[in-house]
Amino acid sequence: MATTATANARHQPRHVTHHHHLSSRHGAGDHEGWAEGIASLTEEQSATRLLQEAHPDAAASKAGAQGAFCAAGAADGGATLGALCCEGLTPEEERRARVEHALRSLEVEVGQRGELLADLGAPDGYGPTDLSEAELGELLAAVEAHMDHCGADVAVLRRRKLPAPAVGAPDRSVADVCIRRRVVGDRGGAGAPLEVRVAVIGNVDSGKSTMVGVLTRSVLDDGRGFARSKVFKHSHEENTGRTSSIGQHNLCIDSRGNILNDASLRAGVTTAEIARSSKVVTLVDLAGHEKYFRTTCTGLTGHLPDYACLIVGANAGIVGMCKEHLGVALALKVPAFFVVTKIDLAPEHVLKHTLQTLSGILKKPGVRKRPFLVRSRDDVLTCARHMHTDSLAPIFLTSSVTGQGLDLIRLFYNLLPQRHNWYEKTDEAAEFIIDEVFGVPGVGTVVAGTVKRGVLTPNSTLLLGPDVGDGTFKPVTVKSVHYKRLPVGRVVAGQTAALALKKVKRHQVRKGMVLVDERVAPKASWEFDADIAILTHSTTIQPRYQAVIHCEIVRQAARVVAMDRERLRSGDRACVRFRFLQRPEYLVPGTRFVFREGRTKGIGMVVGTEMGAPAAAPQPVSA
Ligand SMILES: Nc1nc2c(ncn2[C@@H]2O[C@H](COP(=O)(O)OP(=O)(O)OP(=O)(O)O)[C@@H](O)[C@H]2O)c(=O)[nH]1
Repeated sequence: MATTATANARHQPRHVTHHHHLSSRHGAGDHEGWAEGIASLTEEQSATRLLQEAHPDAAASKAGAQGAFCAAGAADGGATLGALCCEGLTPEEERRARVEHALRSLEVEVGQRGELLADLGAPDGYGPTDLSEAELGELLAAVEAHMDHCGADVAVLRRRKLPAPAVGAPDRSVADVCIRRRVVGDRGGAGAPLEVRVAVIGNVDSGKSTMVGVLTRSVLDDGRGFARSKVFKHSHEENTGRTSSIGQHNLCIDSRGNILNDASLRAGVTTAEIARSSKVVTLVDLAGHEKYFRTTCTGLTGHLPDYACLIVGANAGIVGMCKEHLGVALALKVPAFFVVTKIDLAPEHVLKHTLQTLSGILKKPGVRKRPFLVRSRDDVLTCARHMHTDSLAPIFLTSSVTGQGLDLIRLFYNLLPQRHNWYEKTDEAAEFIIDEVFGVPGVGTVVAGTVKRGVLTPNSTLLLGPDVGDGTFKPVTVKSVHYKRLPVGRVVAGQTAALALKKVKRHQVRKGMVLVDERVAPKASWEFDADIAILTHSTTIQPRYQAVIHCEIVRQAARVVAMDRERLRSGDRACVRFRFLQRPEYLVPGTRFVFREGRTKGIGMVVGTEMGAPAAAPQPVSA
């Protein structure tokens, strides 16, 4: 113990003295009870109750929550444009002012985000309220004309009536619309499609690759692996029927919400379809088998998904790695939705049991999600609007063989907004995280990854590092930029890209390196301090404990060299200092990560690095 104490003293994390628990300041307190919630499945609840609960009162809370969404939207618009003051105006002047304000707000927001789900005519929405059907028609026409002028299309998702404000007064008409920017000629301009990334997770054989194949190839499955054979990357995957790598597949959607994927095309899309899309949903197909859990973790952390889609086989239920995958998504705060598939195979009582179990898990204290069975287009709209809040858990019922439920899933993908306000990051110094490296004959070294901040253009000069050998960052110039295999003039925060680099050898680059703006003055760190929580484990954790850290694209073993308590057990939280075993890495404080070692799993958040410290070889902790 004495030696541990000495080691602790030597490597005392900076904030250990005043930080004895994982503080909610870092949001880690949210995970309280998580392990317990996922581990015990005793809560009994009938599927019928789930349906009833999800629906009737969902209507009430739906309305409330929608109000909140619209209020936020309107507030955004208001904040951008300034509040609308109608004092002293005649009713007609006020109506015109409100229409004008709505048009400007929509223009700004669609310009920033690329698309917007909006309520027209609702109290917390856009435009004047208390509209008759004819007045709503006029408002819609004005919005369509204005947005058309701005280069965007308006799809009316539904028209509905709000109850009259007073007895005898007429009903008020409201429309839900999706406004999306059209493609513009120059793909590198503001018209580059917006991208939403969805990590597809779930147990082995639950039907993940099949669902991805069915959606992106626009085919139905035969129940014997037809659809998945279209998305496998390696021949051994074809032979075993198991996904082992991370496959990315594109669902291309135009400005009016039409899906452009075509069964006659091998990959479902070619660059021509991508060039015609206003929005691309990237489905990241991850392996379900336990053996590939680290690849799955990399997919969930390194590919910066907006959402996770957890696929559950209706017959098999919540088995195997399903809870583990959900746990990682929850830990990383990636909002999840659920697809219970193969419903063609499941007898009613089995399906009910699967739904009961799933809803039981979702309602556990550590998970705290509201299960919501999606049965109609209206439900899809409600869910798409509230996914970013990360409290609603939509559940879809599908069959990749009969096609049941796929229309709702397609509509959901069409409406699913980006989770992050990426446009707020385009002015920041550029950062690109590399998840794949290729040597392309005639082109040279090409790195693929995600733009985390800023804008990248051909001829930008950035720092590449940490170097494989000495952990330093070296300037490199970007030769060309591709977005989904299309050459483009620029890529912005939130998009994936492939960059050809000038005068860089293939062996000088590895996954986990970054390209950053030199103004950031990046430094690699051997050690970092983190707030961590243990989710599941069989042993206690103490100094010298080793685990593999998955932090965005970084994946490396690290050892605990100091902690603010002597040992950690399941559910405990602590502040620790990790030291990488092989090389220093570039980590940004505030980033969430997962770590695992055998069956032990934990989550954490980087709170500090030793930026600036020389990259020296790691010193073993004295035993
Ligand atoms: N009857 C029926 N069979 C399905 C359905 N979805 C998938 N299958 C079949 O289930 C089997 C497993 O599907 P996969 O898509 O390979 O499962 P997976 O989850 O991707 O598995 P891993 O990639 O190994 O993690 C295949 O034979 C599919 O044809 C469905 O909705 N109905």
